[in-house]
This record gives sequence, C-alpha cells and structure tokens, in this order.
Amino acid sequence: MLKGKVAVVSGSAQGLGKAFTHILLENGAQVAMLDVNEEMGQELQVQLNQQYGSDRTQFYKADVSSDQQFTDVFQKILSKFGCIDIFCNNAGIADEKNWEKTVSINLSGVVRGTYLALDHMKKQNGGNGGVIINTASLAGLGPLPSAPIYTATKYGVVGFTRALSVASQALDYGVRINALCPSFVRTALIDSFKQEDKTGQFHSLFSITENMMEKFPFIEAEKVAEAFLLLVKDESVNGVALVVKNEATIIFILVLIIITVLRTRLLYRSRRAVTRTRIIIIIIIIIIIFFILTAGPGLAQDKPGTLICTRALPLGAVTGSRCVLGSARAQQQQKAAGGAAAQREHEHGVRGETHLTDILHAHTGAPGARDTDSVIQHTDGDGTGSRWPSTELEAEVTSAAPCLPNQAPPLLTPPTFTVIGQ
Ligand SMILES: NC(=O)C1=CN([C@@H]2O[C@H](COP(=O)(O)OP(=O)(O)OC[C@H]3O[C@@H](n4cnc5c(N)ncnc54)[C@H](O)[C@@H]3O)[C@@H](O)[C@H]2O)C=CC1
Ligand SMILES: CCCCCC(=O)/C=C/C=C\C=C\C=C\[C@@H](O)[C@@H](O)CCCC(=O)O
Repeated sequence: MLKGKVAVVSGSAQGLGKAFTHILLENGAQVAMLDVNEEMGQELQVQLNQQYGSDRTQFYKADVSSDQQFTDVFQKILSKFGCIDIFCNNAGIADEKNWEKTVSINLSGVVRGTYLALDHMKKQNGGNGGVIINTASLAGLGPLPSAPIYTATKYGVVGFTRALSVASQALDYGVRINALCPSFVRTALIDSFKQEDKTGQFHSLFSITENMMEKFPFIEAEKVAEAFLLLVKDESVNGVALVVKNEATIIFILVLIIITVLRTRLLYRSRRAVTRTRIIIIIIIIIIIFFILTAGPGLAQDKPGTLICTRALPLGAVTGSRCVLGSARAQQQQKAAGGAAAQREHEHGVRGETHLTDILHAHTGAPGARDTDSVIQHTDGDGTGSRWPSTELEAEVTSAAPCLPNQAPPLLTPPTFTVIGQ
C-alpha cells in the first residue's frame, strides 16, 4: 500500500500517465496530475474524484518544457500536499519535424522535473527521500530508424536516469531513480505519429516502425502500470531501465499449433472422422501442457546471477512472469535455486536481469556497464559486499501518516560496481 504517499505524474491526462495515476490511486497514494491539456486533465479529475474521492487527486495545467510553469506548479503542489514521495516524469511527444519541441519536452522536461523533485526529496535538503521514475522507451535501448530524434531523447532519458541513480546513491540522497522502457502501447502518441507532419523527412521509413510493431506487439497501458508500480514499491531497485514488451513468439507458436491441428483434421477427414470436440480437446491439452512446462513459480538461474522467472501467465499472455527485482522473496527463491552465484547474490544483493510479466527485463546500468543483460554486483568502498535492503512487494511500503520519512534503504557508502555475468 502507498497510503499516505504523495505522487506527481506528468502527462497524466491520458495514455500511460493516466494508467500510472490509476494504479497509484488504487494503491492508496494521493496524486498531483500535470498536463498541458487542461480540458482532458480537468475531465479526468472529475472522473477520479467520483471513483476515489475528492481529496485524492488534483490536476494542474503545466507545460514541462517551460521552466517557469514547471517550477511554479511544483511549488503549488508542495503547498497543497506538503511533500512529494513519488515523481514520474512521463510527459512526452513524438514529432520528428518539430524536433526542438520533442527534445524540450522528452529530455529537457525530464531533466527539469527530475532536478525539481530531487532538490525537494534529498535528505540533505531536509527531504524524506523517495523515488523518481522517468518514462523512457524501448527506443531508449534500441533505435527506431523512423524517429531518430525521439530515439535520441529516450536514450538521453535512460542515460541521465542511470547516471543520476548512481550519483544519488553515492551522495546518500535517499532517492531512487529508475527508467521505464515500454515498447508499443496504443495511445494518442502512437496515433499521432502516423501523420507525415510528425514523421517528417523519415516518413518513408515508417514501414520499419510498423515492422517493429509486428515484432513487439502492442501492450496494454495497464501492464506498463504494473511495471511502474514495481519500480515505485521495491525499495531495492535503483538505476534500473525496466523493459516492458510483448514478444509474439509464444502466441505465434500457439496459433501455429492450432492451425496445424486443424489442418491435420482436414487431412484425416477422408480417412476417419475426428469430431470437432476432440480437436478442441487436443488443442486445449496442448496449451495446458505448454503452460505447465513453462509454469512453476519462482526463479531459475540461466547463468551466474541472471534470474529468469518461469511462472507462466494466464492464457494469451506471453512468457515471463511476475518476479520482483531484488525482493526478499526473489532472493530467497534465488538462493533456493542454489549455486555459488545465488549465494553471492544473497550476500551481496547482486541484482540481475529478471524476466518479469510480459517479458520485462531490466538493464541494470552502472558506470562502465555495457547495455547488455548483465548482473551488477555492488560492493562497499572497503570491498565488502552488502545486500541492498529489499521489501516484499506486498509489504507496507511506508507509514500511514502523510509526509513522514520514506523507509529509504540504508544507503551504502559509495559503492564500486563490477559487472559480472554478461
Ligand atoms: N505509446 C507508446 O507506445 C510509448 C510511449 N512511451 C512514452 O510514454 C510517455 C507517455 O506517452 P503516451 O501515454 O503514449 O502518450 P499520450 O500522448 O497518450 O500522453 C502523453 C500526455 O503528455 C501530455 N503532454 C505532452 N506534452 C506535454 C508538455 N509539454 N507538458 C505537459 N504535458 C505534456 C499530453 O497532453 C498527454 O496527455 C511518453 O514519454 C512516451 O514517449 C514510451 C514507450 C512507448
Ligand atoms: C516514434 C514513435 C514512438 C512510439 C512510442 C515508443 O516509444 C515505442 C517504442 C517501441 C519500441 C521500440 C523498439 C526498438 C526496437 C529495436 O531497436 C530493438 O533492437 C531494441 C531491443 C532492446 C531490448 O532490450 O530488447
């Protein structure tokens, strides 16, 4: 539960920001919504008041690319709510023609919001600590050829977030900073990007982006919001670029099985009657067998330090599962998975790639770490390892009263990072 917590979400009038706002409210937080679209923002405010009560949300019109507006609205939020514990820089656009605007919103706006939040949250300024989550994109980890500027802004958000997370840790700010990297989600941003006045000189390459939409089928905003909540709640996670994506493989295999079986039915029709019911039963058995083979709660280790979750999701989902990065539960299961690496991870709190729901995988970044699925082992300055404290996802994250200090992880002395398990 996030009861007593105050969250700020930019770009929350629709799309992913709206989904983040809902999941925060469902988990007990109060939410200050920022958006440049006043009409949509006010409309949403009315809906949320009816759904969650009038004291839970407040909409503020603000343009994140304007230093004056962002600073002013930040002060208004502090005046009303008293403090800020969770800050999500989510506002973003995709406009390759007006590329300066894209940079000023997607990158400068994120930097501005992050620094405003950090200045308020850090312990050195009397803050309570907390968590900052920046919405990047899968395009921040791999290019979208038809959108080089958008790609650049998202790479910038990932790099900025990772660098600042280490700085925050090293300077003992008490603030976690993570990036969220979703692939395609059906929102207004995607719809707008099909127009030539947005794709600009690379409009002819939009077919490449469409091909990528085949490779990374659309995900629901609610799925991304679940990953967002992981980053909010798991106090052992800092400096992560959490990927949320579907991959067509599993669904494709299932469709292939069904088509093959149905074709087989046609083949046998002339030799012997196979009832439709029997065919359907065969298909259902195949699907059940598939999920049993990939099911099984918990973690398995694919290579030293790398955690792969094996629990399958309900039918129609994609492999992967819901494991919590760095959680005590994950570490116990990981330890149970045996192996020196597990022991080492248990001792040192090494965080690795963990496949989460809908194939989320975390690129844990650290100075010098290549952007691969790797495992970061952190050790204290004196070379001894110590575990990043972790919190069960379901556990109470904070005290009930508003604006009380976050249970910030006991921050380590400036860690040194070594990358293992490339
Ligand atoms: N839709 C997708 O496939 C993906 C989106 N993202 C990112 O997710 C974030 C949210 O995007 P969506 O929800 O898809 O888009 P959306 O267009 O549905 O929502 C974006 C919201 O941000 C607001 N906004 C735009 N410029 C603003 C500004 N200057 N100041 C304040 N608010 C502003 C808009 O009014 C809108 O309400 C963006 O950063 C986007 O780059 C990342 C990966 C995938
Ligand atoms: C310009 C339109 C933006 C639409 C919103 C958005 O951000 C969508 C991004 C979706 C997917 C990006 C995919 C990039 C794919 C490749 O570059 C691939 O190599 C990246 C693989 C990275 C990984 O860790 O899997």
